[in-house]
Amino acid sequence: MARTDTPRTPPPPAPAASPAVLALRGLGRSVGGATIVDDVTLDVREGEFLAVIGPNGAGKTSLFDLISGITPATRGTIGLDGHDITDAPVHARARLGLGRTFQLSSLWPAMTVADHVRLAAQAAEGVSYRLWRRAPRYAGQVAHVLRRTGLEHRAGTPAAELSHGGRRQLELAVVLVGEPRLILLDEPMAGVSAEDVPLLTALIRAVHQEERRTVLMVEHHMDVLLGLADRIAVMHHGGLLAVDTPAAVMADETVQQAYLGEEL
Ligand SMILES: Nc1ncnc2c1ncn2[C@@H]1O[C@H](COP(=O)(O)OP(=O)(O)OP(=O)(O)O)[C@@H](O)[C@H]1O
Repeated sequence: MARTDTPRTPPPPAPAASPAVLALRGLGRSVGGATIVDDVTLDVREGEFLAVIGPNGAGKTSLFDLISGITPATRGTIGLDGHDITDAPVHARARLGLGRTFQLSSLWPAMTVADHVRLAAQAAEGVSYRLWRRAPRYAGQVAHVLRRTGLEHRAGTPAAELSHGGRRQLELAVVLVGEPRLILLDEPMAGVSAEDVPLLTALIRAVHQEERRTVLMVEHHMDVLLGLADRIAVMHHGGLLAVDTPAAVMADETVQQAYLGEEL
């Protein structure tokens, strides 16, 4: 017989939105008297593709430097997957799943494509760069990443002989070998020829949609971003001017004024 005094079971909670992988709270950096990043508060959700745009000097790369630990914050906090990483060194952030590419190429010209990826695989395991291991144990991992990034036919090519697009593919391969959950891409299309842009865009889309990684990307090519981004964050004078869907950002008059005639 059913008990009448049993307390009613509360209804299940509404499904929560995906948790924030990255949580920035009042994040800032001042150098001398200048504020380079100003009071940035932002949540990036699991699986989200967030583009970061803004006029030259708006603070986009400086924000990436703070998130990846290249430079220290002077205010605020950074949370990664629930961990406070505000004061964590670069390698600790990488171990927690954060990977980053740079605006300027960070490759060794004479080193082959495969050796770049092998060295990155070794570094991702915490083995020093100085203990260069040609161990076959990385071969499968390297081949897999080269296949994913369309570089399998360039394994023996020195980085200097790659096109700009090929170098960007390699930079992505170097980051992906560490299997990061959150990837920061700083202007991946910079210097890339128009014919290489679609391939690189497709690669970044696959990293986000097929591999289900969370992506933050600084990029000036709006046409590229419009096909990739779930939301766009607009920076201006170090702060966040707007964070919204691509359509809403494009229609925002404050954003258009911030560009002062520059093409958005
Ligand atoms: N170490 C530093 N000392 C002083 N000023 C700096 C330092 N690093 C960056 N800045 C300044 O901070 C501002 C933001 O620079 P940042 O490179 O982050 O901008 P950005 O939005 O990435 O620009 P761009 O689109 O041109 O790459 C610029 O005015 C820059 O000169």
